[in-house]
Order: sequence, then C-alpha cells, then structure tokens
Amino acid sequence: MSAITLATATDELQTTLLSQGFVHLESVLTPEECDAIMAWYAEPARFRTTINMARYRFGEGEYKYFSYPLPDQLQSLRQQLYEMLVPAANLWSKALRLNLVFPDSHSDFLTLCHDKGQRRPTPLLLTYGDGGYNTLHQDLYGDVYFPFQPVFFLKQPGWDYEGGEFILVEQRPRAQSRAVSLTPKQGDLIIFATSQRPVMGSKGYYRVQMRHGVSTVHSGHRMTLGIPLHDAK
Ligand SMILES: O=C(O)CCC(=O)C(=O)O
Ligand SMILES: [Fe+2]
Repeated sequence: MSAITLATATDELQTTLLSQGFVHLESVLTPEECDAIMAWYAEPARFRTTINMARYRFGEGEYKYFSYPLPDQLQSLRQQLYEMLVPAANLWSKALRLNLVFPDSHSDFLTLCHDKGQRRPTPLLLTYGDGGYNTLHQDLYGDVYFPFQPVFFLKQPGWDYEGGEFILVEQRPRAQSRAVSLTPKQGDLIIFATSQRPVMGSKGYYRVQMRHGVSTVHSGHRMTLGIPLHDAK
C-alpha cells in the first residue's frame, strides 16, 4: 500500500462539524487500501490487545488495539487527520472552555498525553459478524482527549453486510436523546465529536454530550478502523 494522502480541511468541513457534530467524507480510501488494512487483522504482531466485546458487555464483536510503532500508513493517516482537525479543535476548545491549546503537531499533542500517563496507542480494528453490535459509548482514556475522532469504514454495506449502521446520539441539557443513523460506504470516513460538542444558544455556547455505537449487524461481516488521536492510560 502506498502512502495515503488526505485532502486538507476546508472551511466547509469545519462549518459542518460545528453545525452537526460530525462530518461524512466519501471515498477517502480505495477498496484496495481497505483490503490491505483489513489484512492486518490476521497479523498478531501488529496488536497489543484483543477485546472480546461480549466479555465486557460492550456489545458483540471483537476489536484489536494496534501496538507502537503503528504501521507506516496508519501513522501517517493519524498525523494527517490531526493536522487537518487541529484548527477546528482549537475553536471547539474555546467554545467548550476546555482550557487546552492543541499544538500544531500530533507528536507534541502525544507528549501532552504521555505527561498525563496516557502512553498506550488507541487506533484499533473492529470486526462484527451476524448479530454484532457496539453499545453507545465514548472513547475517553484519561484526562486528555482530542475533541474529534475519525473512523474508516472498510466493508461495503448492502454487499458485505446488512444492518450495522453507525449511530450517533446527542444529549442536550433538559431534552430527550436524539439519534442520527449513518450507513457509510467502503472507504468512507466519519469524523465525529469524541465527547461533547458546542451548540450556540441564547447565552453563548452550551455543551451537548455525544455518544456513538453500532446497531445490530443482521448478516455478514462488518469492519472498521478507529483512529482516536489521543493515547490511553
Ligand atoms: O465500528 C464502528 O463503526 C464503531 C467504531 C468505534 O466505536 C470507534 O471507532 O471508536
Ligand atoms: Fe468508539
């Protein structure tokens, strides 16, 4: 697999992130790139831990956390995603009063994580078979987190699997939860709010909690590549 180059972020991407808490970018990876990434799953030396989701009542399915050093293409993607998102992250940091300035380079941000004892890599490959699902959650692994989280869709819905929508649920203060259901195609990228998103109200920005998960896979095999940009305790 050759180097994967992401387009630089547009103002439109930032506006969309701010207005809906996520953005859907189509065909970022080719089917060949998706296949090459999925083939890593069978190579134990690439991973530090395997999680059986049912054992922790996280859902039904399995995922593996990569170990450091990450595969070159993944390392490069993670850096590019960080650089693409850092201006929006600093806007959000102000709006959410997170009291954190995100540095320009990903390696400097990882130093902030490491200083807080968050030294373990978080990128992961997730797999779901018939009946698989992922309960609503947030991926916070310590005090430091990046406000956006990317996930790549590696299989083709309607062909490789049925069901298994990507679900985002937002919880506004004093309101019932609202869900958005997405069915990205193979090679698509979703960038979503890791924890909270700012929404403009009459007294300035307020915080809306976001959680994500996966609805039941009715048949077939679904696979994703999650790339949290913060490290874990
Ligand atoms: O498989 C999915 O779509 C969910 C992935 C996920 O939870 C993550 O990337 O953090
Ligand atoms: Fe997640």
